[in-house]
Amino acid sequence: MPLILTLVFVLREGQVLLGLKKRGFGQGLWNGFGGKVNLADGETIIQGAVRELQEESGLIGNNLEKVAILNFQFEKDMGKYTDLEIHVFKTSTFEGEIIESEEMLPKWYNISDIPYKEMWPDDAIWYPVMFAGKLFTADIKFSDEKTMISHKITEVLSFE
Ligand SMILES: Nc1ncnc2c1[nH]c(=O)n2[C@H]1C[C@H](O)[C@@H](COP(=O)(O)OP(=O)(O)OP(=O)(O)O)O1
Repeated sequence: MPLILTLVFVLREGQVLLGLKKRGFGQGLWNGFGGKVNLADGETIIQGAVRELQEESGLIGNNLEKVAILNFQFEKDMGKYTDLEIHVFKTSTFEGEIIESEEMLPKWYNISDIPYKEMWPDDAIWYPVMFAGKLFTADIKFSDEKTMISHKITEVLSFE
């Protein structure tokens, strides 16, 4: 069974809110906001996405739209992170004040100026597909935490 994770992108007028991960898996990389879904407590994926966005950025996201499901496999044993299923959402409607959390330092970036060199290597492959408004699944393989060895993106019409 893969580990189920979420990733949320907050958008406004040509910009996206990213967070610098301060600890844990992906430390030192810019990313959207998200984390593990508490399935054992009955939390749904969308509830997990809204909760993680608020915990990590201070924002309450409304009308989250699913844009992608990313399937990751690592050849190296990464413990619980070896096999991942990441549900990706975007929203342009949100409330609240942006705060720095103990996990993330938020910052708005122009979509034309995303710091891909300081991000997971797969992000440069699929962010442009997301920003083009496509829905898609992706199958991505890493040999270890730094080295992507293959990727395949498949556009879909919906996730129903
Ligand atoms: N390769 C890649 N590209 C883009 N985004 C990600 C990856 N791998 C990833 O894991 N992610 C995303 C998916 C999640 O949003 C985070 C990782 O979540 P994590 O910080 O482990 O989950 P939390 O539940 O917040 O962690 P703790 O609070 O338990 O430390 O990165």
